[in-house]
Amino acid sequence: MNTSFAPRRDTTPIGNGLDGAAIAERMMTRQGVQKLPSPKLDLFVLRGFLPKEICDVVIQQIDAVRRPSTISDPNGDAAFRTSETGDLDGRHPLVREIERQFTALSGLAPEYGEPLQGQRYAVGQEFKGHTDYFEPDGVDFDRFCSVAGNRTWTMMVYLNEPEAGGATRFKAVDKIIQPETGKLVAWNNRRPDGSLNPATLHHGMKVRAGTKYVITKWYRERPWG
Ligand SMILES: O=C(O)CCC(=O)C(=O)O
Ligand SMILES: [Fe+2]
Repeated sequence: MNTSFAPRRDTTPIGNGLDGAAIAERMMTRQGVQKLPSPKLDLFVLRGFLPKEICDVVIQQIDAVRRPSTISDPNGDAAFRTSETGDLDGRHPLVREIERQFTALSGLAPEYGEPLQGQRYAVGQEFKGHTDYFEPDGVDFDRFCSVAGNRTWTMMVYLNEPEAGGATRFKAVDKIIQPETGKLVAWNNRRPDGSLNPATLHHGMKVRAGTKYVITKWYRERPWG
């Protein structure tokens, strides 16, 4: 007799993610979610979050609109983020479905989410070590955070597998995550007390062969737009 089954799941939204424990608890009710065993950082991985057919369509959508990626608080290193970015159309049914899936998984309420973004890395391109939250003393803080506040959680999905390179490295917790089609990585940019967590520092490492595509969705303290 097969006695394994997915726990009964509540998929109603919880909120903006500042109650990180509630989001983490919700995520752990989904079968297959793995939590990084670290007291420094709440990070979760779910393989097969998106089917390949959906990933392929999103890749086409990114390719249709991609432009050079930008950074906030430029640090003088022109090679800091060399990828391309594609803003996805939030009215497209597929994009809406992916956003619903993020909420169903995590409880992160859609109104706190930034528009879904795609990133494309060609050979040699990378996004060097950074945190996804904005530095409160950075020159760009007000420009990016005056309305919706700073970021809370990050949800990222690999849409394909480059032939070599392109892993995401979380140096502070000594974790390297390999791109895999449809694999989701989610993390809380805050500590349990809500303060910004520098242990979320991560590096989208150079692609060595092939091309890498990801989508990212960031959630904020206050509703977005
Ligand atoms: O591409 C990656 O592996 C990381 C992307 C990332 O960190 C970002 O877009 O903020
Ligand atoms: Fe990032």
